[in-house]
Amino acid sequence: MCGIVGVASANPVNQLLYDALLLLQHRGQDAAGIVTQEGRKFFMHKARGMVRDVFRTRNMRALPGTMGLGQVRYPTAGNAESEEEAQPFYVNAPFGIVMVHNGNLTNAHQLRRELAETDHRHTNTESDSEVLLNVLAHELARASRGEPLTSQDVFAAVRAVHRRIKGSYAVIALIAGHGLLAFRDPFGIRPLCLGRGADGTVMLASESVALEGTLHQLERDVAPGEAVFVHLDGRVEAEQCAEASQLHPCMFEYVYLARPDSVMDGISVYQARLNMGETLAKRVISTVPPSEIDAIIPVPESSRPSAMQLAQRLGIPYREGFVKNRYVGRTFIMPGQATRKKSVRQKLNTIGSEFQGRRVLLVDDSIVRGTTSKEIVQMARDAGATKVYLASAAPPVRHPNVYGIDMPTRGELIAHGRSVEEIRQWIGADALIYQDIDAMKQAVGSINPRVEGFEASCFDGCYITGDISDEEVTALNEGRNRGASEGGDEATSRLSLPNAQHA
Ligand SMILES: O=P(O)(O)OC[C@H]1O[C@H](OP(=O)(O)OP(=O)(O)O)[C@H](O)[C@@H]1O
Ligand SMILES: NC(=O)CC[C@H](N)C(=O)O
Ligand SMILES: [Mg+2]
Repeated sequence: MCGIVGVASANPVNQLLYDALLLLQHRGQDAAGIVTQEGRKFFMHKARGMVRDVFRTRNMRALPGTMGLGQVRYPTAGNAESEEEAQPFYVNAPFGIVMVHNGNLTNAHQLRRELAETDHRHTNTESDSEVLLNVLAHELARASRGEPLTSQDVFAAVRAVHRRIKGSYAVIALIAGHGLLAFRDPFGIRPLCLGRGADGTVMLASESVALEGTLHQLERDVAPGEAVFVHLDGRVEAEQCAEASQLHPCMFEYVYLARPDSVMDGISVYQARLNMGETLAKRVISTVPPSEIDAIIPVPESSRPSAMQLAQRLGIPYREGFVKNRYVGRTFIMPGQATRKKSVRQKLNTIGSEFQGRRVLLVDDSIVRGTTSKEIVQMARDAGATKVYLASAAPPVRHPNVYGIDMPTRGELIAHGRSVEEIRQWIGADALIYQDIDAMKQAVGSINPRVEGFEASCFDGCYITGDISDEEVTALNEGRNRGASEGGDEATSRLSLPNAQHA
């Protein structure tokens, strides 16, 4: 995931873009960037780091104009440490285009070859987003055939892009002197919504919280496969550009990625998490008698709604036992296992009195690499808990995610190739309870029956855009590993897992 935003307004947009990116910061902490357009000229500032660190007053002053876009990056392709791969990306022909992307292309390797050999376009980074921009640029040039660009040309280009690229993508692009383009992949895997401000400003963003928090009204989600084009005068045109489309949003957005105050594809993230707590309660009852649990303690931050609902359902006190240092970011989206591991201790500290002599059920939203779980179970024991049970509001994460969430290799996943009992032993809990996959889909899907299904491949191994072979997963990771300077400690941490069956 990454967070993306685009705005078309009658007023300057630099501060608005900055504010929206701050509201999307939880979606990407590695790099941030903004481009604005004044006349036909683009102004760009991007760098590695969090929004507050990347943009100083002088950078903000250098972003004039009434249209623009921005991104916060959480790298899932290419090189996490490359400043060049921070977004937006720019190409000068045709017209001049800048683009931001949330998602991951699964055929970026093949496209990179096609771009070089057939389209004669050069890409200079390992980023799949740069590939996507060049495909879009090539198709825009083809659709406009050297004539003035019309919105029909833009939609024709998006249709061609849909035919060529595979994977997940929510995209916002500025075409110099023409307007703002946004489109979403034919399965709607990554989120994108549209809204308006009282002054007529049109805003597109990954999550509704970016709209609400900047006083814009959410109008609707961009449909899977749909393209939206905002002209320079603010007129909005939209067209379905995919040959076939179905709404299958990413389940992990509801589990962890999105903010609970966002509504995505008609599903309140908060309600989704409450519902997951409700169904998790049934699983807990069948494993540990509620009479043997003294307190239910969430693992801050994302698990709180599920833990609260679970506690209410079981009639067990909900207590806060871990305090989160709010100045440490989200650990799951940090690159590098050593950083993540160190950050869990820095981030969470126990309130001793909540554990002393108690049998506690810790609740997390998900267990991915197991970094958090192993640490917090030990911390609960160190604080005096007599029994430490652990429940996950999501099912075991057993398969790599290839759609923009950093769970790239099977070997990194604590649940891959292990039974629940083996995972329990590794984590060191007295009992381990996981959500059931079908129950979770039902619990979240029931909030909006128009959602046709979920992209839940990390749980069920079904890849909605077509099967992904092990070779493809390896190819997807190639560029990343080359760039990751922390690859060494990733490897060490994987080797230290007991009985890991590397696929
Ligand atoms: O099994 P792991 O590999 O440790 O990953 C799972 C953990 O990571 C996330 O927390 P994170 O600290 O990123 O963010 P949060 O504060 O939103 O919960 C998630 O909520 C789990 O706690
Ligand atoms: N998480 C994302 O959406 C990442 C976008 C893109 N694949 C990148 O790595 O920059
Ligand atoms: Mg967490």
